[in-house]
Amino acid sequence: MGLPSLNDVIAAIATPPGKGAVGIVRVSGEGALELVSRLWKGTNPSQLPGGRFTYGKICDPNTQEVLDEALLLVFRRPHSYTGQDSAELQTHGSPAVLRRVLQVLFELGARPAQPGEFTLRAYLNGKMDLAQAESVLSLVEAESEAARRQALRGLSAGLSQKISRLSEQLFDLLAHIQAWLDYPEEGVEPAQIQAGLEPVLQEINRLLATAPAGRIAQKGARIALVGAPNAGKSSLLNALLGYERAIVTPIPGTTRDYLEAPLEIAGVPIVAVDTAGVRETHDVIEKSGVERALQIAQEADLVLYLADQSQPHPTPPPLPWERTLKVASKADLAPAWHDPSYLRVSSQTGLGLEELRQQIHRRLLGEAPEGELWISNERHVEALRRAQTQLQEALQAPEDLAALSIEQALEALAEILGKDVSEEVIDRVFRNFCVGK
Ligand SMILES: Nc1nc2c(c(=O)[nH]1)N(C=O)[C@@H](CNc1ccc(C(=O)N[C@@H](CCC(=O)O)C(=O)O)cc1)CN2
Ligand SMILES: Nc1nc2c(ncn2[C@@H]2O[C@H](COP(=O)(O)OP(=O)(O)OP(=O)(O)O)[C@@H](O)[C@H]2O)c(=O)[nH]1
Ligand SMILES: [Mg+2]
Repeated sequence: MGLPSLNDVIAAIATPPGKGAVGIVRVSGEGALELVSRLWKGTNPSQLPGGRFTYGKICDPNTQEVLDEALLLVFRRPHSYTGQDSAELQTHGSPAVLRRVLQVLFELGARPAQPGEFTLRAYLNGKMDLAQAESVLSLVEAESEAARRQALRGLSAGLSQKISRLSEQLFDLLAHIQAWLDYPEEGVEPAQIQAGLEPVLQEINRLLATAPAGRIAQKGARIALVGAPNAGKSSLLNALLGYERAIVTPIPGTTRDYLEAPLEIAGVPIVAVDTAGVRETHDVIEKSGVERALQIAQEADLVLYLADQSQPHPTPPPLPWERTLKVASKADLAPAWHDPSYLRVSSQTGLGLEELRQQIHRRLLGEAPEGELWISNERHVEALRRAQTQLQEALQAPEDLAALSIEQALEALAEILGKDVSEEVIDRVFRNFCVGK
């Protein structure tokens, strides 16, 4: 398809569809201010310095009809979001006003902006790199505190700086190896290659290790509640939610199909899934409920395995134990067994619930300190994995091949920042944006 032309004037509504207190129409490109001046009654925007706003009226230049009273924001290149001359018309937030203003801008020669095209221009004009542009998208989509924090870290160029630093280290190393290949008598020792590669590889490994937590911070997590019938799974779901979502009875086998409920733990959006109690059964309905429960556990980010502490310990079902938190339920009753690897919880008294929330949070996001950089974008994970593989190969290879592998690792790192990437990559990134961003 090819990237859209960079210089023509584009326009789009930047505020969400529907009524609002204020609505914004964005315009950007060569001649944007002259174009806007033709529908503006007030201080001529072509004469306004950048970074200013002015109050006036928006008029249809054909009929002189007043469309709205508005504020006009003027940005002059390169001091704008896109790096180009840009303007914002801030109108009353009526869909009728916004549509009409946009239509007049199109009649005056602006063209509709494609999804993400303002941010695409910011990237192409060097206002941000590709990883930052992706963070803009993540930030717009962030619906939880964890997702917002995560996206903002990316926006503030943390990742970009780290990748640039790693690349510089590799470039230095490459220069040494090349010198050694050309003039073996004055070059590096192979041991020095290893010493140069290892810290870079370690840092890449560390970044990749943050990917599961990064993904969860961004997209949230699924937690399955699993255990024998009557273990107290539905009661625990209700206790975590703070309202009676699931049916609870003393009859084993109450929950037959699974049930999902959204909640938030320490800013992370979570879908908790209550499942049918797992036991041997010939009841066809219950049997498929049990199969589903085990399947849901396999697919969950975290499993809570509940065992009733007031009853003899049941035989645990097959579960992904490395992702499972063991919970001894009904801790308010006299215990029939003790096992320190279980967290004691009572849905009835609330005992252990806060500790459970903390452990869930820790298991999902790990112990990574606040402010630490996390990878969450699949494209970044994939590129880092390629760099990791290449550098591991470089560690094993003779010098000339090591140089080749390092070059390929460098290419993978450059892709994260969007240096020398194909239009296809750019297209894939910006396709997910909304119009007006
Ligand atoms: N009304 C409005 N609010 C908004 C945006 C916008 O475009 N319009 N933004 C858009 O997403 C975000 C803010 N991001 C922005 C980033 C850079 C520039 C900008 O004009 N930068 C210039 C000047 C900087 C300065 O004056 O210090 C520059 O980088 O040179 C504007 C907005 C969020 N809020
Ligand atoms: N004393 C006490 N009773 C509990 C507690 N949690 C659950 N119960 C009781 O245990 C019984 C079963 O609770 P449920 O939450 O329905 O158990 P479940 O694991 O969902 O059971 P199924 O849906 O049949 O698999 C009910 O009578 C609850 O009142 C608890 O913390 N303390
Ligand atoms: Mg139940």
